[in-house]
Amino acid sequence: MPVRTPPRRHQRPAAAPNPTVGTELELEVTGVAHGGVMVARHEGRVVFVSDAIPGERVRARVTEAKKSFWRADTLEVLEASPHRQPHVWAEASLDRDPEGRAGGAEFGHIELAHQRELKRQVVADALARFARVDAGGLEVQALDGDDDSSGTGWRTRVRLQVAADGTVGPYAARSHTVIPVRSLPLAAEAIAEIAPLATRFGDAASVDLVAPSGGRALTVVTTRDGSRPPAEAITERVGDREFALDALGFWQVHLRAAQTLTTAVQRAIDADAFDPRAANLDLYGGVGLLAAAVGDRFGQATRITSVESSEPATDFAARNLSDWVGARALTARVEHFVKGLAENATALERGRQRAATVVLDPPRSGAGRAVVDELVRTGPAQVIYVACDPVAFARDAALFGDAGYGIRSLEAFDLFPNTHHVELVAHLTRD
Ligand SMILES: C[S@@+](CC[C@H](N)C(=O)[O-])C[C@H]1O[C@@H](n2cnc3c(N)ncnc32)[C@H](O)[C@@H]1O
Repeated sequence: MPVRTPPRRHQRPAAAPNPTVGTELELEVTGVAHGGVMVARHEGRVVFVSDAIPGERVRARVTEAKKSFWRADTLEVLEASPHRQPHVWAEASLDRDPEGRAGGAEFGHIELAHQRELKRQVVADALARFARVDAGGLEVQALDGDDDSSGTGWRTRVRLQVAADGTVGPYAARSHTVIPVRSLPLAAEAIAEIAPLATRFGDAASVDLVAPSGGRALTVVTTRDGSRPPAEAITERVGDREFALDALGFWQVHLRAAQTLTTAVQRAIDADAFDPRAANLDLYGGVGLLAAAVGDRFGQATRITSVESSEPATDFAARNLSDWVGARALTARVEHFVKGLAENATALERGRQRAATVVLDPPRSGAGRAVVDELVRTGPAQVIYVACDPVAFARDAALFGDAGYGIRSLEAFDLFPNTHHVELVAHLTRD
């Protein structure tokens, strides 16, 4: 008797192709959503549309059809927004079929001032929805020197992908198709100069281009088996200060982001609530940029512990913070570091924890409940939260809110022009 092998638990039967995918719709675009897409409705269902602007009527092709929402790509603009502009990157424009549009500049068809207004709406909506906070008066600020209208020439890090035939380029939006391009308009000049856009790379998987402020731009090729040349140390300058780090280690991407965040964090800290002898923390510290911002404002004796999961980054942080007698750098995952921090502290340490200023700069996923719960148990005097994802921030702000910490000030910066990303710096204290 033939025996049918039951499918393994993780093997799902192949889904039948959804007949809705590929259909074309006319859509009225009514709003902006998190993630660089706009909102429309079709027969009551939400459709997330790329390459559109609120107020437009577009013809779009459905690319994904889930029960609760669909996704669609704009093919043609039937009624254009007054805020539409020619795309800053020809290879990402509507002139191309959606599958052939370069990804990474998903707001490039929108005037810069209006991009900032849409980012403001996303932040305000996330804070209202998740944290019941009214951020109506917020403004998304241009960085000093970014007040021209193009929003180009700012990226100091670019990763190009390599296709099977060796050609290089960015991926198309939401896909792993490599799109050959003739230019990289968002890249800093030093990167544009070395970008090997016409080169064919045999065995490579990706090509990283890095333009540090303290030296020449460099290219790092990663092969298909994941190997790359030994990490090269580079130097980044922020004001008079120098930071050493690995060429591919984390660093703020915009030419002037590190300076902007340094001054924003310094401005956000309430000096009256700051105690240099407290158990001050720089969580998700990287190579020590924000610990240095705190030390530069409050002096060399400031006690601050920078916690970071990457060992090479922590080694560099220890070097970069060696001016400050009170600074130390620890390699640890933040969720492990904060676990039991309050419970295991002596009475003296508890006092220092309660007097602490905590700088929190997590990756896009946010800090999350495990970290926030343990942190609020230590009862810090103030938290400076640096966020690169408004929804993750709003969720964490809600957790802080439940523990009695409210947002006292909030600044938003356009650290990523022509993309949907936005950076926030918030000051939270106990009510
Ligand atoms: C947004 S970056 C901020 C770095 C630094 N504050 C700066 O501005 O240069 C986040 C950092 O957190 C680190 N990281 C990610 N997950 C972590 C975790 N669970 N615990 C500790 N560090 C983590 C990353 O390696 C990265 O350096």
